[in-house]
Amino acid sequence: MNERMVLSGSLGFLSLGDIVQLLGSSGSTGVLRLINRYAPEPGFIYFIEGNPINAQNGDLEGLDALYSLFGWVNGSFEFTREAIMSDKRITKSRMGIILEGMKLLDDGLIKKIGPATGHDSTAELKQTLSKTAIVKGPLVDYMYVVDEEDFFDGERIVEEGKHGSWIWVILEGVVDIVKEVDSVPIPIIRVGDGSFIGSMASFLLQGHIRTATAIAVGNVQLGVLDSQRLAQEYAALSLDFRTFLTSLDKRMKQLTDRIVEYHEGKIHTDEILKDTKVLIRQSSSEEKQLYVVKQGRAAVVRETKSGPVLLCHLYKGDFFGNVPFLHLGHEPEGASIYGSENIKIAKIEAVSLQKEYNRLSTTFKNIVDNMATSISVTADLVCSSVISKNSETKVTSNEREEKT
Ligand SMILES: Nc1ncnc2c1ncn2[C@@H]1O[C@@H]2COP(=O)(O)O[C@H]2[C@H]1O
Repeated sequence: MNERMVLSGSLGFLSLGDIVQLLGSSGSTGVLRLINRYAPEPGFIYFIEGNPINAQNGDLEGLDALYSLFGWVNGSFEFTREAIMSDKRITKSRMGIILEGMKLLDDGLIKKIGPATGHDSTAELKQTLSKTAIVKGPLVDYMYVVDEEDFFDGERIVEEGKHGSWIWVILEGVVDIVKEVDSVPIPIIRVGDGSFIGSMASFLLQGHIRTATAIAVGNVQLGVLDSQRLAQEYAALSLDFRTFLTSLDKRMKQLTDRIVEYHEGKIHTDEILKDTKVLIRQSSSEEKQLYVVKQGRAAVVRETKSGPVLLCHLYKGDFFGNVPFLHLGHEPEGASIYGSENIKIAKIEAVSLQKEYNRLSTTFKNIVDNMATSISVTADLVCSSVISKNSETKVTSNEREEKT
């Protein structure tokens, strides 16, 4: 890390007004650099003893440049302590600048820099994702890293709907995973060091289609994994273990889709549960068995204070039950299983799966563990988005009642 850099972060978290105030109260001298993926160049503000003395944004200089930077409501910032040689072009007081900048922004007199959709969805996205925890993976095992690639803030690493067979591990940095509906990004999850970009299907299927878009947040360094070696390791596994991994991968894909479907109000869990029977009841600690669906279908459902929330559908070949070597946060502790009336299931030996899991290479095991963590976190995100949507609906209907 740059030793002179004393403050850095996200503009979605600290606004420019907050940062100027902070640097003012600490009497700092140095350069504030702002980075926004929708601006071709960074913006700069020069401070002497806590007071902005000059700024630069493209062709703009001085106070005009500084005010224009209030429109950068997303992106990142870095402050480095250093001697300032710039001319003093700004004489207005610090507080005066903050108040005026915020007023101009509120009055719509400063252009907000973001995506060209009118609706500032990326700012919302960044704000939403910056509130969620970053899912990190285990320590990186370099044995399978064959190359390194750098991505810069806002660059797309993979794009939803496009073909791709690479899988990467994040060596350093943060990546947002988003789904795009009518060009509007729906935030899914934010992942960091040790997490993988590219699902297992990337190195297993010819012509795998990316399930989401991955966007670099700030500078990101990725390690390209040896897909061929991973595919060979997979091919040497037993059919049961391969089927188990494929089913795990399907759970993750479905959960990601579920966030979008709930967002669009497309899912009605009650209807899905009609004519089904409970096979595993949530929180049943005595359930220790692992099963496979042989016929019919089942649903993984979390019982929440807002009612049942559908997490995944299960079909022939999918597993359910207690997985002793992975924490998925689903059944039996974190979800129930409902089966269709015609369902047929069989028991699977979790012990033999566990033995195979223990023999996996470190990288392969890390991929599986990371997938389990993503499944667990995404399920929580699905439920919290349903709960907050339901409470919003309640507030609106209460407001309506109060008005009538
Ligand atoms: N719910 C999720 N949690 C973590 N990563 C995800 C999630 N959904 C999609 N991704 C990642 O985004 C990637 C998009 O391309 P892939 O489908 O190859 O692989 C996907 C995963 O690596």
